[in-house]
Amino acid sequence: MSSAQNSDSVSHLTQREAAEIDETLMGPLGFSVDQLMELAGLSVATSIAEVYKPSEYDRVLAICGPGSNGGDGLVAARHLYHFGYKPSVCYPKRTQKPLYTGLVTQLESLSIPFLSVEDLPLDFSKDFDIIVDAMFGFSFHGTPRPPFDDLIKRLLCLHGYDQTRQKRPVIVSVDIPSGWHVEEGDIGDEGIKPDMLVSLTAPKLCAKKSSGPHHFLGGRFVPPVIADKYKLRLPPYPGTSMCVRIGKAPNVDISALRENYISPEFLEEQVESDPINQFRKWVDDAIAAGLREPNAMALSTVGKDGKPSSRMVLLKGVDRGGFVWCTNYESRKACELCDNPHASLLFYWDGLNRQVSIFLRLALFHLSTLPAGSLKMVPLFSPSLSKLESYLLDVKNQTEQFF
Ligand SMILES: NC(=O)C1=CN([C@@H]2O[C@H](COP(=O)(O)OP(=O)(O)OC[C@H]3O[C@@H](n4cnc5c(N)ncnc54)[C@H](O)[C@@H]3O)[C@@H](O)[C@H]2O)[C@H](O)CC1
Ligand SMILES: [K+]
Repeated sequence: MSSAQNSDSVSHLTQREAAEIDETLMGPLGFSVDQLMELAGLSVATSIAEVYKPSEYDRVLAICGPGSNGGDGLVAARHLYHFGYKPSVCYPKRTQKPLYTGLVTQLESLSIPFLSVEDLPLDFSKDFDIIVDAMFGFSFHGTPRPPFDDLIKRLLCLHGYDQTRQKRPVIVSVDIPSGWHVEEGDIGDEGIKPDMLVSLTAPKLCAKKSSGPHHFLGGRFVPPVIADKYKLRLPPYPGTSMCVRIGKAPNVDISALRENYISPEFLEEQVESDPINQFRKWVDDAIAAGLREPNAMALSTVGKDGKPSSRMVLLKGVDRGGFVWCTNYESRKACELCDNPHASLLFYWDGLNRQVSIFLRLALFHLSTLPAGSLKMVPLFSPSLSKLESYLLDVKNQTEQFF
């Protein structure tokens, strides 16, 4: 996901403009509310997934209001479920229109729990990792009426945890932080302070006052005719993404970065006796899991000066005789291997929580048996290594002959 321009260079809409754009999209431009809501809710879910991984933040509570903002929350909850989160929904003022009853049925069919306000804990901090605030969007006026006034107060209580440094759920506001004035923002500085704001179509004026670490734009459906009419300056969406970050990503404390690795048990008796077979099995798993470049490996070599260097290369083949990869014979790695045939390979399969490290030495077979530009390396654990030793002869002489 690329970062977009800073929030000052992006257009902000008044309440009236936001409503007008909505009417134009759903009038002369032929969109249906269902369509726009689906795309809006998907944008919210993908923005959340960009920042808060389900491995750490899977317990989601979507608090949904009576209007379309609430509908966006219902759609987002469904997508989050399919992304691997465990959403619950609080939807106290249900709208009896087919679009909304349909969204509720879809969530019920996924066994997503619907919690009444009374069912909800007074303190959200222990039960949830993410609160999706989908109570009010750009049609909000005045001050929140029950039961949303109380729900907003419970969100406000969460800010108290910032002082105590205890973990609290993050708040993700859909389009407008609920309770804020759509244009003036957090009047009196007494409202909720979302950690993430997902603006839809274009940010509303209140977004200028949002100082949370994450601001995303979603609703990738604005046609040029609208963008031109309202002179909208919006960041381009990267690739096929449904969301784009506005402004800079926050500075991250590197020492605090830590994934919780949860993997199935791997017992000694499950390990193949032949390490090459074990390796092949794990490569197959990485391919089956759809990981990007499962054959990518870090190759570390050490030159004449004793200084190590590493780079990523692609494995081109593996068998009992060794590991094959390609190089320009004049490259730094090839020259270093010529001086010192020892090297190590590291495969890291993120997503499977697996890595394999292999120590090898360069073996040169008749190059005609390998594709042009290839080198073959023998793992040091290989039983054939001693036999190969005699075959390798003086590696240095050979390499000089071939490079
Ligand atoms: N084109 C787009 O950008 C799209 C945006 N979407 C989302 O739709 C909302 C706007 O939806 P709308 O139905 O017009 O209004 P709200 O959801 O903001 O809420 C209206 C709802 O709330 C009640 N209400 C208003 N003020 C109060 C109050 N003080 N206390 C209690 N209740 C209040 C009012 O009676 C209504 O029932 C936009 O922000 C986006 O999130 C679409 O999903 C896609 C297209
Ligand atoms: K909201």
